[in-house]
Amino acid sequence: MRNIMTVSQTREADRFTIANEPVSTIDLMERASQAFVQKFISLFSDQRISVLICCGPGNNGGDGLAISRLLYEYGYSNIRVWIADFNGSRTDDFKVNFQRLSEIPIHVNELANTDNFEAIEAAIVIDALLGSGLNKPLEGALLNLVRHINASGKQVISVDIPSGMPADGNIMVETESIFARDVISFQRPKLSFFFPESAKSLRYFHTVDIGLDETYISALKTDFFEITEDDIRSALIKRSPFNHKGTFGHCLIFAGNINTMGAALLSAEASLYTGSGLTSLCIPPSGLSALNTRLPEAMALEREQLPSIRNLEKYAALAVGPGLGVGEDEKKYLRLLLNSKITSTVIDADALNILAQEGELFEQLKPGTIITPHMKEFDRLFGSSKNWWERTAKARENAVKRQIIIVLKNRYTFIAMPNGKVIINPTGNPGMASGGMGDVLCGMIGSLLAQGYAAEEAAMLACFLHGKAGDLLAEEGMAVIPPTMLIQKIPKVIGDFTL
Ligand SMILES: NC(=O)C1=CN([C@@H]2O[C@H](COP(=O)(O)OP(=O)(O)OC[C@H]3O[C@@H](n4cnc5c(N)ncnc54)[C@H](O)[C@@H]3O)[C@@H](O)[C@H]2O)[C@@H](O)CC1
Ligand SMILES: Nc1ncnc2c1ncn2[C@@H]1O[C@H](COP(=O)(O)OP(=O)(O)O)[C@@H](O)[C@H]1O
Ligand SMILES: [K+]
Repeated sequence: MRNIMTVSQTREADRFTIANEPVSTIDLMERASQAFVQKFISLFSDQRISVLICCGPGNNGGDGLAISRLLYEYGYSNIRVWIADFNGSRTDDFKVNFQRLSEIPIHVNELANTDNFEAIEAAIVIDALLGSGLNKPLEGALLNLVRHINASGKQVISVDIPSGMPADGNIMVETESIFARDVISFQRPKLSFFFPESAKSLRYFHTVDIGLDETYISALKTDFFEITEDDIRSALIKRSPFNHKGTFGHCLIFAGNINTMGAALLSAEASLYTGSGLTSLCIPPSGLSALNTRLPEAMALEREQLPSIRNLEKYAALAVGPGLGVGEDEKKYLRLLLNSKITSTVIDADALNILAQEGELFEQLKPGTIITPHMKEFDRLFGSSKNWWERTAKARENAVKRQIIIVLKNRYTFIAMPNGKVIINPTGNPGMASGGMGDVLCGMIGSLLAQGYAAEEAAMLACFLHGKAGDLLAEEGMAVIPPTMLIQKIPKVIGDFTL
């Protein structure tokens, strides 16, 4: 896991590195600027491109000045610098870099505190106005300059963070900032990049290593972690020669209704392709011929038979909800299943909507149960929130209080764990925004639970592999990814991490 630092933890890591490496602050700024420039060159290799670098008075602006000099040294000669210092408080390292820049022939314009900025001619703007030192919303001339840059329609590349954007996740709807196509961020992504409200501030982010002390950083106590490929490689268990279908568990899926049988089939197919030894699908009788035609590997269990089954615990895991409906029969059977001896459960879609209506059933969830709401389902369960920061706080609070795992789905899915940590899944892409994708995830989680993975691991693995399968298809040129196609990719993704 890669822990995500807050701004104050980043400052601690800076201080620790400066004192213990040791390295001077000006040399650290040079290193950060070098790392930025290397990434910039990989994005824009044509040295004839015109670049305007906008620098504030703090260390973010100091980076901007160093970047201007370094780009010039790398052969980018069409460079102009604007300095937006509207209150006169320049940091020491800014001043050193200002002096260094004066020794090379780059046009520097110190902007007046005005509303009338000249038109931006350059093709690219590097935004080094404000970084993680932001301590209040933008206002006055600086806000006007940010609006002027945004209105120019030029490609903006931000240094560390888009100027005006808060770093630690609590982004209000009304917050104004630079809109950057790319952000090149130092050492770690900012927590805010994972929150949906960041979409108005940036499109892509890249993280560059500036040599802060990693041993120190990884020991910092943080609330948010990002899943890495190494986590997946070490968590996934390789198959052994004498394994048999019994090794990989039996997953029972309770899903589907007359008009939503497809959801049940998608979950069952995802369970099969994720590797459960056996998959049974409990659907209404009208779905049986579809199941037998589409998925010969799966077994059917008729709804009406449920109450007569004595040994439900033969199912190693239960996945409930996709396309289920919220009628009285569904409620009755859901109650029966959640009160059964099956201990590993994932609850999705309509089963969550039933829980939102049946408070006492929700209160009784067994510890270790996984719920997988998207935003609307989450708000039905826990009430509306004014932004994603508040929603995430509720997810953490409830995961701890109820000792359950809450998979709050989005571009970056947040997995709130019973220990209060939030695990962020980085994989996935907009091609996956199509109906049925969540049904696939639910089937994958059920399958991994059936195979014996602990609930925390099953949630983490399923989210990562689900998104990764989508990413492989996107790399193959698929702009739109139908869920059935994603399912076909799951065995290959598992193979990539285990074979
Ligand atoms: N050792 C370090 O701390 C390093 C810092 N680096 C850079 O330094 C940046 C942080 O620098 P600073 O802490 O100097 O802060 P910034 O450069 O982000 O901001 C400068 C100053 O602007 C003022 N300010 C905050 N919000 C404002 C607003 N809305 N309107 C007007 N003024 C406002 C603050 O007083 C702040 O100190 C990072 O984002 C990164 O780019 C890098 O050079 C790497 C090393
Ligand atoms: N833009 C996106 N980027 C990454 N993942 C996405 C995106 N859109 C959707 N997904 C993923 O697809 C799934 C959609 O789930 P959900 O909304 O429950 O779908 P459905 O109800 O149609 O099955 C989630 O796992 C989500 O993370
Ligand atoms: K910036």
